[in-house]
Amino acid sequence: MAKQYDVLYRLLLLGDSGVGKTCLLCRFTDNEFLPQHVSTIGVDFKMKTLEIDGIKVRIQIWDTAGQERYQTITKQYYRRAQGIFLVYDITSALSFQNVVKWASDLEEYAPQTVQKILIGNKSDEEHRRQVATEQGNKLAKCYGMDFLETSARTNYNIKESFTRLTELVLKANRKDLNTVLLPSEDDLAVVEAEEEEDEYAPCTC
Ligand SMILES: Nc1nc2c(ncn2[C@@H]2O[C@H](COP(=O)(O)OP(=O)(O)OP(=O)(O)O)[C@@H](O)[C@H]2O)c(=O)[nH]1
Repeated sequence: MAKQYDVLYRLLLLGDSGVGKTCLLCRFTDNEFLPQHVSTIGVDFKMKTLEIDGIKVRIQIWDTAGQERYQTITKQYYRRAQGIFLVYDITSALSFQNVVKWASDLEEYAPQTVQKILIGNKSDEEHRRQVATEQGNKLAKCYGMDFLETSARTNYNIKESFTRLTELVLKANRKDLNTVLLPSEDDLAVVEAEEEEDEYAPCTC
C-alpha cells in the first residue's frame, strides 16, 4: 500500500482553560463547533494531513488542558512538539496576560527549535472584546511570532492558522525530511509527577 504521508509533525495547543483550544481543533479536523465548554482532561489528540509544496504532511495535534491542575502532565508533552499554538481569548484580558506565563513555560520545557504562533480566538465576539488586535500584534512581535485572530465558531482563519504553523515547522525541519516521526506508546500515557511551582517571567517589551 502506498505511503499516505511523507512526514509527520507534532503540534500542541496551549493556553488558559476556556480560550477555545478544543474548538479550534474540532473545527479544523471535523469542521464542527462545540457550543459547550467541556474541559479537556490532561491531553487529547487528532490527526490531519496537509499538502504543502507537494509534501504530504501528517500533523498530530495535541490539545492540552488549560486548567492548572493538569499542568504537570501537559508539560511532559512540550519537549516532543515541533510547533506550538499559544492561544488566548480576545474577550478575556486575563487569558492574554497569561500568554506570558505560557511562553515562559515553553522557554523552560520546549525545545529551542520549536515554532510558535500566537492566536487570539473568538474574534466573532467583537462586542465583548477586551484585547485589541494591536495588542496581540505587539506581543507576537515581542516574541518574534506570527499572529492571527481566529474564530472557531465562524471558521475564520482556522485552516490558515494550522497551515501557517505547519509551514513554519516544515521550513525549520526541511533538512530532516527523511526522518518520519511516529507516535509512540508514551504519547498516550498519563505521566504522574509532583506539582511544580510555575515560574512567571513577564515579557520585557
Ligand atoms: N464565540 C465563540 N466561542 C468560542 C469559540 N471557540 C470556543 N468557544 C467557546 O468557548 C468555550 C470553551 O471552549 P473550549 O474549546 O472547550 O476551550 P479549551 O481552551 O479547550 O478549554 P480547556 O479544555 O478547559 O483548556 C466553549 O463554550 C466554546 O463553545 C469562538 O471562536 N467563538
